[in-house]
Amino acid sequence: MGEDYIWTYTVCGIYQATHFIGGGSGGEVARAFNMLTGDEVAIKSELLHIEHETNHPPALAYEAAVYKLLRKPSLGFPCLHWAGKNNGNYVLVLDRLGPNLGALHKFCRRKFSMRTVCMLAQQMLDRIEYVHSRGLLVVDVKPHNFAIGMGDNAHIVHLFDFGHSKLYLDPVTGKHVPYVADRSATGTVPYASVAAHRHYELCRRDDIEALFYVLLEFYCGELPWQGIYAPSFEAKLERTCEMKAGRALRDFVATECPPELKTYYSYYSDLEFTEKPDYAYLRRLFADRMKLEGWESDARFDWMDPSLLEKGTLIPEEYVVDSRFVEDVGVDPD
Ligand SMILES: Nc1ncnc2c1ncn2[C@@H]1O[C@H](COP(=O)(O)OP(=O)(O)OP(=O)(O)O)[C@@H](O)[C@H]1O
Repeated sequence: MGEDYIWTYTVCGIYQATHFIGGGSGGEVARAFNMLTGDEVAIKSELLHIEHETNHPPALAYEAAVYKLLRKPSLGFPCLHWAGKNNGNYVLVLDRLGPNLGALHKFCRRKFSMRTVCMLAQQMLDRIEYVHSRGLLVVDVKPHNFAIGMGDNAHIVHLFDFGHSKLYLDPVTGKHVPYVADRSATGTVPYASVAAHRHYELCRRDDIEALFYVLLEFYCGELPWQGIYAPSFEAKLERTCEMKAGRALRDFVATECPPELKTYYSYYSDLEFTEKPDYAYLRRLFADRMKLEGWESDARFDWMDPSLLEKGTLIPEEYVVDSRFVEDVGVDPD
């Protein structure tokens, strides 16, 4: 469904929803603004009748608790303005973000340049490191859960959607959760770690592994297990897990990947269950490549300048203005 679908309602008499943005398993998201300040926000809402039918607390109340735990006062995470019940829905009011990286990747014909991959990887690692520093795992690391900011923040990659996040440190003892082998499956199939496929307890390594699949997709356009045939969904899951854990991925990395992704791959493969990843080391891989190539870290991503892309973007041709035909009409200051 497009963004122009009009959807109006108010929250707390302050936030006015105007358009439907999108929806997933966690709720529906609307574009909105604060009627007192004019600030743009997004409203994520979940119908509460589900709560009464199943006796589960609303999933968005859990996500609100995660946002509070993140307590992020600075860049890279949307600020939670309000959370609570409103007209039969549980509602989160968040900073409004721009397009997500899944949409931007598609917009760039499903291939980012290595320069864009390097810039994104450093920011994405930074966000994941922050979540881990709060004792939490992201769990659902995927392109659609990272979005650029609006306006002046268009160069900042934000991490959002913490509906699947979970604690890996015991809040009382501060100890790492123990290894357990029969957890329910979590994450989004193409990016889920091998441990998530096998229903093992997750750890920081699994977020780092999921980010590797995201970067691989950004660079290569498609993951080796996307589009494979299997007679059933279960068989496809099984085959995907086998490919990630075995030779299929190893060979793919060896033949298709730049050295930075090769090193990233061998690094996370050796991480232990309770080991803290060396985020700075991983960021340095991409920063060093940029330095080597003489690429400036100016946050000019592929989607901002189609000329940086071999095949251009998917912007319809009628919107692309050829500068030769633009007259300098001059603007009268009066
Ligand atoms: N703060 C925001 N500002 C702008 N767009 C947003 C915001 N939060 C979510 N969206 C958009 O709304 C859609 C659904 O968001 P979100 O991923 O939070 O929902 P979900 O139900 O948890 O999804 P999923 O099933 O993928 O977990 C996505 O397209 C996302 O880009």
